[in-house]
Amino acid sequence: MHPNALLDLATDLLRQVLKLDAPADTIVSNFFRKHRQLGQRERHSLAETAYTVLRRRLMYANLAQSGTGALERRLAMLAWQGADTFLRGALGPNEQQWLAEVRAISTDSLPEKARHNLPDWLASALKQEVGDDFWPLVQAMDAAAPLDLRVNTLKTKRETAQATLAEAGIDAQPTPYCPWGLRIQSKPALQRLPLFIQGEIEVQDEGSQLLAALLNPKRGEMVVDFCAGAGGKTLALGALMRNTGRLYAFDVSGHRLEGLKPRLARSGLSNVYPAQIAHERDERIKRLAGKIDRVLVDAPCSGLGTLRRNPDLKWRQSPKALEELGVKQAAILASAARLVKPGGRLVYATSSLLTRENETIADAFTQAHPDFVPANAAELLTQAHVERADELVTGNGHLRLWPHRHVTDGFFAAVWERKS
Ligand SMILES: C[S@@+](CC[C@H](N)C(=O)[O-])C[C@H]1O[C@@H](n2cnc3c(N)ncnc32)[C@H](O)[C@@H]1O
Repeated sequence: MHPNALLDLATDLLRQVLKLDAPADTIVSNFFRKHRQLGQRERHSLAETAYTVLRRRLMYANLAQSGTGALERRLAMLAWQGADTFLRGALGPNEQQWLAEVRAISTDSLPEKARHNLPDWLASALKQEVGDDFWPLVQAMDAAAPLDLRVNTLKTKRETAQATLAEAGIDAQPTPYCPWGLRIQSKPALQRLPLFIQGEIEVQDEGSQLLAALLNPKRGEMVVDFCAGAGGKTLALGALMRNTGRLYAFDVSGHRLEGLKPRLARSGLSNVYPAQIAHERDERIKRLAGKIDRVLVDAPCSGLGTLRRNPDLKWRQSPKALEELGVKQAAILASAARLVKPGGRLVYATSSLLTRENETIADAFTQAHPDFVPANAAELLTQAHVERADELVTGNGHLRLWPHRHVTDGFFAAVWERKS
């Protein structure tokens, strides 16, 4: 495709993505469905350019104040993720000169907002969360995430999967904490590898894998993944159960649960029972009350821990949305807790970085439920063979993962054991 035609498409894609009225990944995949002629490399340039603008929106908006023509075209030029020579092929002499001038501006001279690229409310909340670590956190969230894999230990061993990947020319290293994870620094296409097709590996951030380790379900147990979605954690739990017992995957979204089906088929698991529930107080929940050994609540949340992958979330979330989420999180946790049998384990998790979605919800639950005793996540993770678990856990015994400290998405988890 001619460079200018591709830059026009990037401009068009940015116009759609920057409306912020739908998740960026949905907009990007709909866009590619409409433009089937695009090759792999062109798609990569367009998607990465859009994501780069979302990551550094305020910086590029500041730089793009000069120049002429459509704003989105200027943003696309500034954020272009493709060969520079290719981009230059799309630009007239004035645009070339403008681009050279703005590229020469030192970003250190820009206002703070244009350097951290966060809305005000989120910048102040994160400063409160991490203090001096604010800028390292900003930097870590600005970088693309590595590609983490979970090895399906029901089918293979980590070393075997690593060796098979090496044979395919893919360098994968063991994840630092999780005993079944592999990390790849590049972005190879995995979908056509026999290893993937046969369900021996799944793409999953190490942080998510650690949540399954924290629940650590055993053979023959009754387990509930209360907010299972497309089942990323369900699959990890089913493998830990060695395909025995019963694992219920609940979610209010039938559409999300549909996404679990092909993954389940690949995984070789037959102990998983997906079920759509109407809400957290569904009849089905009542019938199982007090019968479940381990319950995971991977609650709906702001997702602000996943900004490396979903940079649009920082522009699409708001303090008002967080307020509504808080009410929902507390209600789901209280309802899911009723499932846990005496002696059983409950985990509440989010992929949020904010206390109000994490400790605040967990502490209120502890206060209101004296029969649930908070447990120390470091001890439980160590029992699950997680390396250096104390690096992952706060003084209050909660799991707290940070992109700048642990090179995972941001995650929180609190654990309780129900009194016998
Ligand atoms: C963080 S996502 C889950 C991700 C999933 N566990 C995974 O590992 O891929 C939260 C999920 O909670 C679901 N949800 C929202 N409200 C719910 C409710 N009242 N009861 C159960 N699930 C709910 C959403 O549909 C969404 O799939």
